[in-house]
Amino acid sequence: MKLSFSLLASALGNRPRTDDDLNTVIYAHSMIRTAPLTDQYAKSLRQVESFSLDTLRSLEGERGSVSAADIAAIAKNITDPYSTSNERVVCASDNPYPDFDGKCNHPTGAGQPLQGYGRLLPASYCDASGAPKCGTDKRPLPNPRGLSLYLRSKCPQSPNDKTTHFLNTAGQFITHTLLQTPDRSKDTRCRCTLNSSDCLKWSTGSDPVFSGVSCMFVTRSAVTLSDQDGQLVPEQINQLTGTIQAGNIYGFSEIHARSLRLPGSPFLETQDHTHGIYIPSIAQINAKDGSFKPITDKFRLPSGLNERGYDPLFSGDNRVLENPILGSWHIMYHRLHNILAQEIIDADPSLQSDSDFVFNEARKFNIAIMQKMVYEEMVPALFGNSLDKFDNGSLRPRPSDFSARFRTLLRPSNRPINQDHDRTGPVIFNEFATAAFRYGHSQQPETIVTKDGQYRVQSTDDIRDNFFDPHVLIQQGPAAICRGAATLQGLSTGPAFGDSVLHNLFKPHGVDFGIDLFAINIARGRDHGLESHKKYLKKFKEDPECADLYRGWRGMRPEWNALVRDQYRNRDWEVDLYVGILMEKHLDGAAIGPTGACIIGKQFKTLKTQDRWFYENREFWNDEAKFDQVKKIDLATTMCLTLGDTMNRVPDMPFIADGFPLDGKTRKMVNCNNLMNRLDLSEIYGEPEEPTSPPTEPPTEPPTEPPRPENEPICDFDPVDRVVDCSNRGFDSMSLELMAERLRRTHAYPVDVNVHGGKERRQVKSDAVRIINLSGNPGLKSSDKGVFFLAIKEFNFARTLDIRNTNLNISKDEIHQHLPHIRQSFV
Ligand code: HEM
Repeated sequence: MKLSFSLLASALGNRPRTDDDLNTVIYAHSMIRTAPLTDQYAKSLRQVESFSLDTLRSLEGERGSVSAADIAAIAKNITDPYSTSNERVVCASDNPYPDFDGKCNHPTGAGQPLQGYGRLLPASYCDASGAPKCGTDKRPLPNPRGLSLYLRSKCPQSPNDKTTHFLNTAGQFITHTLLQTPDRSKDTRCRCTLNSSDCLKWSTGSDPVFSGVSCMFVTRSAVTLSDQDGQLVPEQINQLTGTIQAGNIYGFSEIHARSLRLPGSPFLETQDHTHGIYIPSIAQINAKDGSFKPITDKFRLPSGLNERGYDPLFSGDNRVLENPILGSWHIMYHRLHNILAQEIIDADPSLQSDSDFVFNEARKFNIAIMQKMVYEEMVPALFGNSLDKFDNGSLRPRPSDFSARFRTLLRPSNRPINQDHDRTGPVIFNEFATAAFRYGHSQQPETIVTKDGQYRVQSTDDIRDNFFDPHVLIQQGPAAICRGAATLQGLSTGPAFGDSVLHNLFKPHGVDFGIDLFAINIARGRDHGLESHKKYLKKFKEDPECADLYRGWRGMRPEWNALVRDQYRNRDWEVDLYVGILMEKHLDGAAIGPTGACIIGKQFKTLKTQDRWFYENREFWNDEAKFDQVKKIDLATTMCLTLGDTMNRVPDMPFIADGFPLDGKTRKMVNCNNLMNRLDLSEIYGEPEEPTSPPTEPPTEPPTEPPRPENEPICDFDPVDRVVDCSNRGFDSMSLELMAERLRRTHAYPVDVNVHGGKERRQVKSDAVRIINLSGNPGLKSSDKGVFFLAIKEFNFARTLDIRNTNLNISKDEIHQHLPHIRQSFV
């Protein structure tokens, strides 16, 4: 078999793998794991790593004699470079902009680089010093490569019929603003002949593809220490902020952001390239200031992958060129920054002199637009029609069943919300980083297809030849790449990976194989001591946020029993979390099964509720006009705004496969002309217009209302005042009455219509329909319970209803019982 592969390889002109090729693969893998940290953070990382490993070693046999909490606190202190530097950190509560490195997100340091990951279940290493997970009888778990080949041979691949490849790559793009786990010390260079506790290797001796290669390995992840119920355990570390602050565009430190910014200007550096404005090259940044070199060095591409020798491109995250679609996402949001900055200046040219203000405002808009894409398009597309099954639909961006019936009448949750003041700060769960969100690896297709402005296929290239290679991005351009990704579907999530990542990850040019990403993911889960799939399944079935995901679920794939028998010695309690997640049948309409969905749901809920800089928080803007502006920009609009002249039409739901119904809606093509005017900052930053004197003659025609932009909802809902406001939207009193009547009849809850303008302080606008708690009493009464519940459910305002100052007669316990998820709101 091996012979025939090498014969085939030489027939194709390929050559056997050499040491240089191995170095290419190792270099590419280490790029993925090495963030461009500042000196300070890099030093803290190395310090905490040696402190943690030394401590674990020196505590052998002495466990229990030290306070795990105290030692974990020391480790935490080391990971905060500000704790040891002379730099005094001042965190103004009214600071209008997030820090690049996330400092001041939370007093505990949450949201800053080098935080340890959180866990949904305690770590389960093979021994107390953190050896990779093994079987409960201490025997090794199945060979990772053996598992990946077995699953590929037993499980049929199926095409993804629900979502496009664009959704998949959005997941990767967002991963790269959230997290990057570092390898252990640079001093150890793992190889097949080395036995080191810093390396995790597995045999590929008789592998049908990896001819002449005896093993595969990963360098183990760096760790800090955490206190796990009084036990000191290793915990992996995030080099990024663990928040969606567009760090992948601006970098995760002041100096990185400075390197990307055009000096003295609100704009980001760019270069004119083959298809318009691109992100800058590292040569360009180095020429500007040599002190940026330590950062740009982390973007150098391995010549065995970038065989044509293109100048590497530069951005906020050094994985930017891992594949050409990812690079296109970077270009989109990079360009968007400059478009936003230009809009602000156009609105008020005098702002040109305040470049910091314009830069910061544009960045903040960009962050908000990226977050909106995640919560209103990416998460809903991933969960499909099962979104309501997670935590009572708390991640749903619009009212659930109510929306389906009244989508045309009521606007979704689009008023700012009040964040809990007792939040504990953002955290990334290890299970999310190391298992659930790697679901995307299993969806990789074999090719990158680009399309021209008419959506005709323009080019097709193998993914295997384009890892860390800018070629397709430069030849075809980001617009054609995005059009291709948004209209093509890859594989459905599952245990049978495509060849592009199963055998050919980081395949050097001219060689016939690379490495196996599935095997790496399995090994990584063990390196991080993730508990088994079965333990999570059991826990989540009882979890209030996730139990619903398992109701009516169709169970594991048909190959499950054979897998457990053939690979895990009939011990289903030992199946790796990642393997188990991929073996679950998908939830209805979703791209994953319940265990993956539970972890992903918990992660995005945590990011939403715990990040100081979540864009829907009232304090994010303290300005509803800006909030409203963000709410108008969806991904289709971002594509139209950023992808240049050839972008005339876009799918209105770029993540949803053609013909697949999401919440009863299927995608259609829309004209960019109808979307681009959704971005209008002239009123927000411009001078208010002088009132014009009334015309001398009355106009002959009554002024017609400008057409409402597509999908613009008709009414606003104010969660604090509990008022639905349809004023100034062309409603007359009769239609308001009719709408109220429909609400009364279909939902049987009290609806009060005040079409003449109320005297009440809360009722600020005339022509408002108040639908909740209407008897003139702003407090909730016991009899209002049903109403209140309905409102929460339908408007999904669980976290925003401010009922602290009301005459609440319902006992708190009663409310907790019904709404455990709003417990935090009661102070
Ligand atoms: C061509 C596409 C992709 C390639 C080649 C790729 C490659 C990789 C590699 C090599 C790693 C490091 C593995 C390790 O050593 O543990 C990784 C990590 C990861 N990938 Fe991907 N990936 C791709 C797409 C995606 C997508 C689409 C998603 C999500 C939807 C994703 C999510 C992740 C996550 C969450 C991690 C963990 C990051 C960390 O802990 O640092 N990746 N990927």
